[in-house]
Parts: sequence; C-alpha cells; structure tokens
Amino acid sequence: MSTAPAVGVFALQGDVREHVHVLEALGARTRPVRRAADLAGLDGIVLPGGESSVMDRLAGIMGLKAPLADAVRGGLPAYGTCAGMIMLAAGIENPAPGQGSLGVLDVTVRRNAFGTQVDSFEADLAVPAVSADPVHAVFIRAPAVVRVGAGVEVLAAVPASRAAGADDDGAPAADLPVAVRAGHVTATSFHPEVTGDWSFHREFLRGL
Ligand SMILES: NC(=O)CC[C@H](N)C(=O)O
Repeated sequence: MSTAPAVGVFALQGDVREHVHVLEALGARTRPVRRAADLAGLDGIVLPGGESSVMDRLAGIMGLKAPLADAVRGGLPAYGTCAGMIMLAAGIENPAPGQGSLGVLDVTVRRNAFGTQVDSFEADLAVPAVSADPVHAVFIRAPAVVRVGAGVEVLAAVPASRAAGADDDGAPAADLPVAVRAGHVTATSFHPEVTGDWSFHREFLRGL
C-alpha cells in the first residue's frame, strides 16, 4: 500500500509499547485500541503479550470483544504474540476461571505450556515461510498449540521435550507448534517485539 498502514494495537493490557515501537520503526502508523470505535479504518491489529485472562475480561467489560472478533472474522488482518495468541484462539485447554477468547483462529492452545520451574527460554527457530534466517524467539510463560484446525499452517514448532511435564510418561510426542497462520490471522507463542528480530512484524505489514 502506498501510504503507511494504520495498525491498531490492543491496549487494554500487555506489552503495547514494544509493539508500537516495532511497528512505527517499520513505517506503520499505530493506534491504541481500547474500545470498539478505535477499530474504525484500521488496516490491521496486533494483540500483545501479557496476561490473556485479564485481556479477555477487560475486552468484555469495555465492549470490545465482540466487535474485535467480528472485525477479524470480517477480514481485518491480525497478529497475536503469546497472550495475544491465546486471545485469537478458538479454544483454550486450561483457561483461567471464566476465561474465553475471540475465537478467530482455529487452534486450541495450552497456556503456560513450557515448564513450571524454568518457564522462560530462548531458541532460534527455522521459520522458512517468514525469514530465510532463523528467527530468535523468546518464550515467557508461553502457550503452545495443541490442536491445529484445517486450513491452519504451522510456521514453526519446538520439540515437545520443552513442554511442562514432557518427561512424565516417557512417551514420545510430536513437536509443539509455536507459530501458526490461517490466511490473515497469524499468531506466535513467542515475543518478537522484545528480541529485535522483526521478521514477523515485517511479514505482517507486507500483507496489509
Ligand atoms: N508472555 C505472555 O504473554 C504470557 C501469557 C500468559 N501466560 C497468559 O496466559 O496469558
């Protein structure tokens, strides 16, 4: 697109500032999204990392949840990181009490999937669909995708041995998807907004 795209950043909770910084550095205009009216005229929306149960509750209170879900279902490109991935997901295996989601990406996620004691780690991931070079990924109490619906592309995965309780039964398990895309909706378990590896933001903006 010839003018800078207008990208909304869900701003009721989470690492909003980090996404705004990356998006503006890459040439987008940004707008914090806190209520339904903030969605007007956007070319895309980013859902940050943070705490998905709080995001879900606040989005409900602010009357943003249904309009945001409708906008994404209607074609508004969306990118969610970590808690943002959980917000986009159709299902949450282990929701907090009363927690729901926008239900716009046909995956089921497991919150806090990567370990109980040391639950943050970094990894260099091969993501050929997004970058020729490995993408440096930071996982912070991150979700994993445990069900991938039809039409959802797995862009990157990590060995299941990373998962919480992976050693418990000794059974070999499949890799856990940590980056997925279904048409105009992309989600990562990790936080490119904090690493300086902006491949996913670049790819998202390219599609607007
Ligand atoms: N870094 C994050 O966004 C953590 C996500 C958080 N564990 C949640 O359930 O929402």
